[in-house]
Amino acid sequence: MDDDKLLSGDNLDAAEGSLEKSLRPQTLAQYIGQDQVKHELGVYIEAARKREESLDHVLLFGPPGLGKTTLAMVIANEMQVHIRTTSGPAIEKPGDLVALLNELEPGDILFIDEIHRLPKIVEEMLYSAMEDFYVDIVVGQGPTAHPVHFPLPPFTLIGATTRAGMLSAPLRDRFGIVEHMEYYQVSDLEDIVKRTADIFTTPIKPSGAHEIARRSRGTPRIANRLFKRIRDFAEVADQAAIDEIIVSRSLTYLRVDEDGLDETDNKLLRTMIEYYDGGPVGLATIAANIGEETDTIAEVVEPYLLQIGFLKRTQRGRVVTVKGYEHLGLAYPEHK
Ligand SMILES: Nc1ncnc2c1ncn2[C@@H]1O[C@H](COP(=O)(O)OP(=O)(O)OP(=O)(O)O)[C@@H](O)[C@H]1O
Ligand SMILES: [Mg+2]
Repeated sequence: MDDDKLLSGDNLDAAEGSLEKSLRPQTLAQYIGQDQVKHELGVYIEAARKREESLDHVLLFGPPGLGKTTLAMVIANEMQVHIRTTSGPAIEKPGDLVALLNELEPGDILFIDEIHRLPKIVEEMLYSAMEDFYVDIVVGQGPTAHPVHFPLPPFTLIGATTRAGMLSAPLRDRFGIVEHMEYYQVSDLEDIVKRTADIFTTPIKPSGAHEIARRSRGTPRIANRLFKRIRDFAEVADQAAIDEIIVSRSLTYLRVDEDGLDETDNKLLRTMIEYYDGGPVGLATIAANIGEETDTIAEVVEPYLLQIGFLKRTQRGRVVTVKGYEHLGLAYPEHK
């Protein structure tokens, strides 16, 4: 009976969960890539610690899966303070924010993911909290209602967002430290894959790590996800170590192409070419045509295609480039 229990899905999931946690680097030194961001943060953290002050508020910009949440936790660890994590849509009303702020000790970090999705009324309350460490709240109802000045301990707000343009100027201006996260270089992703393989105690050849890295859309989360699936394929095939060949074979099953693009990426390019002569065409039109949310296209799909030069942004909309046509094995139209 006990053996059965040990092997039940729940327990396996729990074991996976703790491995998952150990995938997150704990210190800046363990955090791979993003050298510019790491260097700057290292300086600000050291300075704040020397002065025994809280770190200035930090805003992290960048596409999903690049390690913003991980970095926020690393910062907390390096500052040796507690971190409370939440997200914009989870804070529905001012009272929710006050409850979170109320639990902070001096120097603590409040991490708000998807900060561009905070309700306006909550965002406005954050202004005084960030700038002067107080909030004004209204206590009581009707004729007995009165404002109460509620002082806060000095704290650090870390905000993360995938949409630079969606943040209001007053909020953006209150962050002393603004960091842009870039897609990772292949060499950095190779190191991330090797580290992950190490944690999972799975042998991997350099050629295997390179091939996963090259086809992960510059994104650690994707690299880790692909690694886990490929590890399954290798295990079933009784393959001792993950190499380039098993990676290629697995990625064919997973419908990840030679350049690391998935079905949505390719569908987008193909639709733009077949129905709109390669553009220019607007985001919303593309989204409607391929049955995706406009937000997903803007935050996940398009940024990488722009980065690798398959798409170009123009005044009148998005355009597929020569490289984009070539990727699909199509000739670039002469009239363009
Ligand atoms: N620099 C890094 N070194 C090693 N592993 C990393 C690094 N950055 C991210 N990872 C791994 O990638 C995964 C995704 O990271 P994380 O959840 O921090 O991304 P995110 O930017 O917060 O994404 P989202 O915007 O979707 O919330 C995690 O499993 C983490 O372990
Ligand atoms: Mg995150």
